[in-house]
Formats: sequence, structure tokens, C-alpha cells
Amino acid sequence: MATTPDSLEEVTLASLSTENLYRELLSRIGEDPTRDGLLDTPKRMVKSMEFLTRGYTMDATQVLHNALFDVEYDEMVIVKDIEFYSMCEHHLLPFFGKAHVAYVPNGKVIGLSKIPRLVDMFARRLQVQERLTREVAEAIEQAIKPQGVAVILEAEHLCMMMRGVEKQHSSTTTSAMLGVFKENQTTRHEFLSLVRRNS
Ligand SMILES: Nc1nc2c(ncn2[C@@H]2O[C@H](COP(=O)(O)OP(=O)(O)OP(=O)(O)O)[C@@H](O)[C@H]2O)c(=O)[nH]1
Ligand SMILES: [Zn+2]
Repeated sequence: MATTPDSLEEVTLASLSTENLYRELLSRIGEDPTRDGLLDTPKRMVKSMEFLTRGYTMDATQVLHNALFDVEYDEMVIVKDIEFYSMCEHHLLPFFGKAHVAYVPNGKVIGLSKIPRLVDMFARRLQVQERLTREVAEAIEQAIKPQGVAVILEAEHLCMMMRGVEKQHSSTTTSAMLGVFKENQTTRHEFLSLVRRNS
């Protein structure tokens, strides 16, 4: 059943193009969207937002693109220091940092480049750091059913730096440990020490 808009304002908003919505936003913050420097800004904002949220148009199957290989290797695989940029769902401000991802295979491995691609896919959505961490781990678990997956994210949140509590030096670490990384202390410690190692 079609929903009926409550007010004239809702009708008007719904019929606006995204570009015009951004133009309206510029006016509402006190700017003049017709001044020279801002003329193309709504168009740029649309393009930029499409890029920053392009993760919504992707899914893990598409990203992994059959790069799952049968390999006899049952030691830990770690891809660390994967830089990522995301946006917090509360303020739409960036949070960014590094992801460290590991798994212990169970007959299948993932094409190495696909791990940063997975991180990017989930990062390019509105996120909280905890969910982003968990989603990366669960996508790997689903794709190759490994013996275990571990993901650590270290990030700085601009919503805590340039506004709000205004703390410039705090960083947030989140982790998701599945399978052997949760059950086996030795495996978990091996992962943590490899992540901490500088080379
Ligand atoms: N757990 C978690 N919290 C986040 C993340 N990103 C932002 N936040 C927090 O979300 C909370 C939103 O709190 P509110 O009190 O509703 O919003 P606010 O008034 O803007 O809060 P302040 O940032 O403290 O000014 C804040 O504490 C943010 O720091 C995240 O990735 N994970
Ligand atoms: Zn925020």
C-alpha cells in the first residue's frame, strides 16, 4: 500500500533530486548555494557520497569473485595494516585506521587482495566500529568455513576529535574472534603477537 505523505514539506522533499537536497542543505546552514565557489558543490557532494557509501551496492559474493582456492595449508594467514576509511552512523563523520585480519584455513584460502576489498566494502557504509569488525569476520567465516577468523580494527573517530568530546589522541580498538581464535589461547596469542610485530 502506498504511504501518504504527512505534509506538503514531505512531498516537496521526496520530489527533490539528491543534488537539490544538498543545495537546500547548504542554504539551511547559512550558505549561499548560488555563489561561485558553491555552484558545483551539490553535484560534487552527490558524487562524493556515492563513493563513500558504495559498499551498499556490493555484496561479499561479488567481492570475493570466486577467488577461493583449495589449498592444503592449515597455518594462520594474516593480512595486517589494511588502512580503511568509514563513516559513523551517528554523525556521518569519518572514522579511519587499520584493520588486521587473520584466519586459519580448513581446506580453502581466499585470494589475498579480496581481504582488503571485503574490509572496504563494509567500511563504505554507515557504520559503528564494532559492527564493521564483526561483519568482516562473519563474511570470511561464511565464505570459506575456516577453523577460525580474527579481526582487529584500530581507529580514530573524527566525531570525537573535531566535535563532541574533542579528544585528539584517543583511539578505539575492537576485535572479533571466531572459532579457534576464540577457543584456543595459543592461536589468539600468536595472532596478537604477529599483529604487534613491526616487520
Ligand atoms: N560504540 C560506538 N560508538 C560510536 C561509534 N561512533 C560514534 N559513536 C558514539 O555514538 C555516541 C552517540 O551519542 P549521543 O549522545 O547520542 O550523541 P552526541 O550528543 O553527538 O554525543 P557526543 O559525541 O558525546 O557529543 C557517541 O558517544 C559517539 O562517540 C562507534 O563506532 N562505536
Ligand atoms: Zn560519530
